Amino acid sequence: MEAKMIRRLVVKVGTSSLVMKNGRINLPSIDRLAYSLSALNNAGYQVVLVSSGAMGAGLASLNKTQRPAAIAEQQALASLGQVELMRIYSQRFLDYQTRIAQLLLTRDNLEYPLNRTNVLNTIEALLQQKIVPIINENDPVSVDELDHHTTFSDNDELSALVATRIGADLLIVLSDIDGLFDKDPHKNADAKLIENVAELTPAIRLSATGSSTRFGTGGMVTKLKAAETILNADRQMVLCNGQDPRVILKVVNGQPIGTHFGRHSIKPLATDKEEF
Ligand SMILES: Nc1ncnc2c1ncn2[C@@H]1O[C@H](COP(=O)(O)OP(=O)(O)O)[C@@H](O)[C@H]1O
Ligand SMILES: N[C@@H](CCC(=O)OP(=O)(O)O)C(=O)O
Repeated sequence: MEAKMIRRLVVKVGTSSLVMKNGRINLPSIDRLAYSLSALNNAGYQVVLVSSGAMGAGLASLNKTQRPAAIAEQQALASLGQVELMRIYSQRFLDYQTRIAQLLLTRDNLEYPLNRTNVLNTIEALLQQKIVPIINENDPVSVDELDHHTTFSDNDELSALVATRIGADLLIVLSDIDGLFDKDPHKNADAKLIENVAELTPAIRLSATGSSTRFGTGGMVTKLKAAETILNADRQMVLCNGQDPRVILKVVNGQPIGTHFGRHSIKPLATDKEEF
């Protein structure tokens, strides 16, 4: 496998990596995420974060654990939680001298050419200034209306779309699971990790099912959709466990962790800095 140098990367972090099982925000995890992305940013990588967690942060700030059933209430919760989430990110990244910016996107924003150009120009301008864009779906406006297709089924899909649109070399998807297995490990004790996927075969597609955890939404199905987008663009994606987000540094250094999707291998950016 030919090694390809990584300079621009997108990291997607799911609710399960940001909120603990008891519903409280996982501050140590967010701190390690801020540390890792700041270290990469300092070393010359261009980093974009796609972060879920608005609803989780909303629930935590209201001291609740159950998502409301009504869409409008979920949207209100996301708009409340997004502020809290960004407050925490802003604080933690500043501890590592890194500035962040927020983009809340709908599918239309990346599909309609004029909107897309504006979004991509904004991201470019931020990256040129070494500011880390933090992206989430714009939940309060993401409803199906008229002929607009404004929703993403999940942030996994959004992260893959962003990664391919900005020409990222690598997408790292942090999950609550070690990677793609030949069947759902939460339901099958003998499930085996698949280390490399160069092509999405029917057997691989069959292995993926929905989420079986309380906080996750898309399960492995949306992660494979993301992988498909990445493979079609001939880029690389790594799906791994986000329990300790410092794993990002190991992935970027080319260590074999989780499931690697792609037809190339990862070559770290040659920097004069020490290895992480
Ligand atoms: N083949 C598979 N390999 C790994 N996980 C799988 C598979 N099929 C289904 N899953 C489920 O997908 C879950 C991960 O997705 P999800 O719950 O949406 O997490 P996240 O919050 O990280 O996005 C796993 O915890 C697992 O239960
Ligand atoms: N936009 C929503 C998250 C949607 C989503 O994809 O969640 P997850 O499966 O945890 O990555 C939020 O911020 O709560």
